[in-house]
Amino acid sequence: MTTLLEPGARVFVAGHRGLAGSAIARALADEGHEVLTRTRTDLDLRDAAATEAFLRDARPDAVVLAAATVGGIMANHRFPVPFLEDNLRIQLSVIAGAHAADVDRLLFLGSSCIYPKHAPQPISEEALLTGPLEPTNEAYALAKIAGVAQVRAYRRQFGRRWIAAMPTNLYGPGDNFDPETSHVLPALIRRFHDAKEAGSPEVTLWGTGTPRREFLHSADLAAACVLLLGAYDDDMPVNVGCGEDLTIAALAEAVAGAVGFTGRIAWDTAKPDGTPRKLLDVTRLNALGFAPRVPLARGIRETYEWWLHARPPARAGTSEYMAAYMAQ
Ligand SMILES: NC(=O)C1=CN([C@@H]2O[C@H](COP(=O)(O)OP(=O)(O)OC[C@H]3O[C@@H](n4cnc5c(N)ncnc54)[C@H](OP(=O)(O)O)[C@@H]3O)[C@@H](O)[C@H]2O)C=CC1
Ligand SMILES: C[C@H]1O[C@H](OP(=O)(O)OP(=O)(O)OC[C@H]2O[C@@H](n3cnc4c(=O)[nH]c(N)nc43)[C@H](O)[C@@H]2O)[C@@H](O)[C@@H](O)C1=O
Repeated sequence: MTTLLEPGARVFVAGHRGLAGSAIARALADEGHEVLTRTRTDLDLRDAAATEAFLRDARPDAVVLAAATVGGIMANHRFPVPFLEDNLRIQLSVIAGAHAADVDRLLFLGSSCIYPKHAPQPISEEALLTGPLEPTNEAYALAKIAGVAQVRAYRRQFGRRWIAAMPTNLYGPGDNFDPETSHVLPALIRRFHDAKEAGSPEVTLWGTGTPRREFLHSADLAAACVLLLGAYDDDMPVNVGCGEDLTIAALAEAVAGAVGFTGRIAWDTAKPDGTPRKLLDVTRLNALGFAPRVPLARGIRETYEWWLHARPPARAGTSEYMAAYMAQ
C-alpha cells in the first residue's frame, strides 16, 4: 500500500511534552520515523519569526501540531484570552512556517469542541459551523476553527497535503492533573486520591454529573494520528474518538472504583456542565482501519498507576495568565 508519509520520515512534533504530543512522538518513533522536538524554552511557538527560522533550518518532511494552550472547562471559562490568542498565534506561526519551509505533510489537532453545542449526535464532521458554540469554550473553539480554516486555505491555494484531526476528550500518562485547570478525568483521579489519603468522607465534583463525554486514551489518539499521516489527504477534518460515551456521574463511579475511594460524591451545580453531549461520529476514521485498543476501565487504572508512580509536578497551564493564577 502506498503511504503519504515515507518510511524514516523526519517529523517535527510541536508539543512533544504534552499528553497528546508525547504519545504521538512515541508512536512515530516506534514506526521508525525520526522525531524532531523543541521545548518551549528553546522555541516559543507563538514567535512566528523564530518558528519559521527553525522550520526552514530543520526542513522536516512532516509537522504534527499538538502544541496549544489546553485546559478543562473552568480554565477555558476563566481564561478565554490565552485560549484564543495563544492558540491563534501558535497556529499562525507553525502553519505559515511549515509553508515557508515547504513541509510536505502537516497534521493539525483541533478538538471536538469546535462543533455546535447542540449538534446532532453522534457528531459528524459536516456539523462544523452549523450552529452556536458552547459558551464556556467558545474562545478556544474559535481558535481551533481558525486552524481548520488555515489548513484548508493552504490546501486550496497551494495544494498542500495537509490535514486536520478533531480528537474527542483525551486522557493518559503525561496529562495535566491539576484539579483546578485540568480536564475531568485527571481531576477526578486527583480528587478521589487526595480524599482517600485524607480519609475524607465526601468529594465534590462540578456540575450535575449528567453531561456525557467520550474518552480516548492518548496511545489510541497517537495510533490514529500515525494512520492519518500515512493514509489521509482531504480537506474534511477527521474525527478521532472511540465511538462510546458515558455520563460524568458514571465516569466518577469508575474513577472512584479504580482509585479506591469509597465515600460519597456530591455535585457543585454552581459550576458549569458545558456541552450536554459530544459523541463523535468516527465512521470516516474507522473506514481507514482504525480501532481503539485501550478500554476505558483499563485506561483509567493504568493512568492512575502512572500518576502514582510519576507524581509529576503541578503544571501551571500553558500560558502566563494561568501560571499567574496558579501561583496565587
Ligand atoms: N487533552 C484533551 O482532552 C484534548 C486535546 N486536544 C488537542 O490536542 C492538542 C494537545 O493537547 P494536550 O496534549 O492535551 O495538551 P498539553 O497541555 O498536555 O500539551 C500541550 C503542549 O504544547 C506545548 N506548548 C504550549 N504552548 C506552547 C508554546 N507557546 N510554545 C511551545 N510549546 C507550547 C506545551 O509545552 P510545555 O510542555 O512547555 O507546557 C505542551 O507540551 C491540542 O491541540 C489540543 O487542543 C483535542 C481534544 C481533546
Ligand atoms: C477537551 C475539552 O475540554 C473542555 O470541555 P469539557 O469536555 O466540558 O471538559 P472537562 O473535562 O473539563 O469537563 C467535562 C465535564 O466534567 C465535569 N466535571 C466534574 N467535575 C470536574 C472536575 O473536577 N474538573 C473538570 N475539569 N470537570 C469536571 C464538568 O463540569 C463537565 O461537565 C473544554 O475546555 C474544551 O475546550 C475541550 O476541548
